[in-house]
Amino acid sequence: MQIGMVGLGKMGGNMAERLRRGGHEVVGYDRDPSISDVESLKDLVERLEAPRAVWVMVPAGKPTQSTVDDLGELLSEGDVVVDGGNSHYVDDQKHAAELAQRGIGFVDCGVSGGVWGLKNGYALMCGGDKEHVDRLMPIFETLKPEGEDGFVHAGDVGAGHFAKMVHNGIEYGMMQAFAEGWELLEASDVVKDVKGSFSSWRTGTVIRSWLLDLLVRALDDDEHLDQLRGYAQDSGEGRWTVQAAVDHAVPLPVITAALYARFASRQDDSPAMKVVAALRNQFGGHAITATEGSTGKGADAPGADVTPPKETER
Ligand SMILES: O=C(O)[C@H](O)[C@@H](O)[C@H](O)[C@H](O)COP(=O)(O)O
Repeated sequence: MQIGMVGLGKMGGNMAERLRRGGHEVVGYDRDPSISDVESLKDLVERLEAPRAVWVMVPAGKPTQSTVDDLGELLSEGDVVVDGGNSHYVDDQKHAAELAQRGIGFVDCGVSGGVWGLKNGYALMCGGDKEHVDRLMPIFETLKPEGEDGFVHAGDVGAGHFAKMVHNGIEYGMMQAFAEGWELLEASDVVKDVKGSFSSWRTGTVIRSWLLDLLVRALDDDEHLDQLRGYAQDSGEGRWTVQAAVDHAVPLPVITAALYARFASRQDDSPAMKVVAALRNQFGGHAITATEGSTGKGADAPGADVTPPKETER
């Protein structure tokens, strides 16, 4: 079928390519003229036959909002917009209501698979009216991985991105668990072949998974991850998962800790631990480490090593 794709970056560009390989006609628009098929969003809409389908694959937040606003002006009754970015589900409900006033349909679609999706297919989580989702099924069929799984019509508008949000919360927790296990193995002297251990776990174990495969791939390139800084950004979905958990009074200790670990990774020094150090010093006279000349090790811990202080030293 024919579809417009707005945003031809790492995700949108590869998705357009997978759709073309699957026999669909894709008209792509990107702000970068060197990769765009048309000069403007208006041109894209004019190139499509009604009833049109336009897939938006731009960053969540303002870029998605302004694209949906512009499409609202350009499209007509009976057309449908898909937001395939990592939008907050609350925004979906707003976008759907705005477009519905003009008779334009809206489907939110969480997309997982990253840069591997072109080859392996993209897992898709959709929200919206059955009528709109059914119309887009040929597109979803081509984008999704082969086999029975990899697609869900999760519910009404917002359900797709809600499902993707929770998927990403789980992703945070799983990544953090692998990270902590790796750090402990590296820090101890007991296991001599850390990379080999991770690699061996890929077969037969309870924790075999694609994330484990990817970690082994990263360790193959850089066994002790010396080339990387321990610094991790977050795009929003982990935060939204934790916020939704608070709204529903659902305890999410693992996912929350994984999110907070990313925040901590961005601090060169910890203001909170300065307070802890200051208070230990105030009530117990425990040594503190000055900013200048800091070794980064606990100055009053015995030998500044990694063992906890003995009872008598507390
Ligand atoms: O399923 C996926 O393909 C991923 O979850 C992907 O959608 C994710 O958004 C980014 O990889 C970064 O997310 P963070 O910046 O939040 O780690």
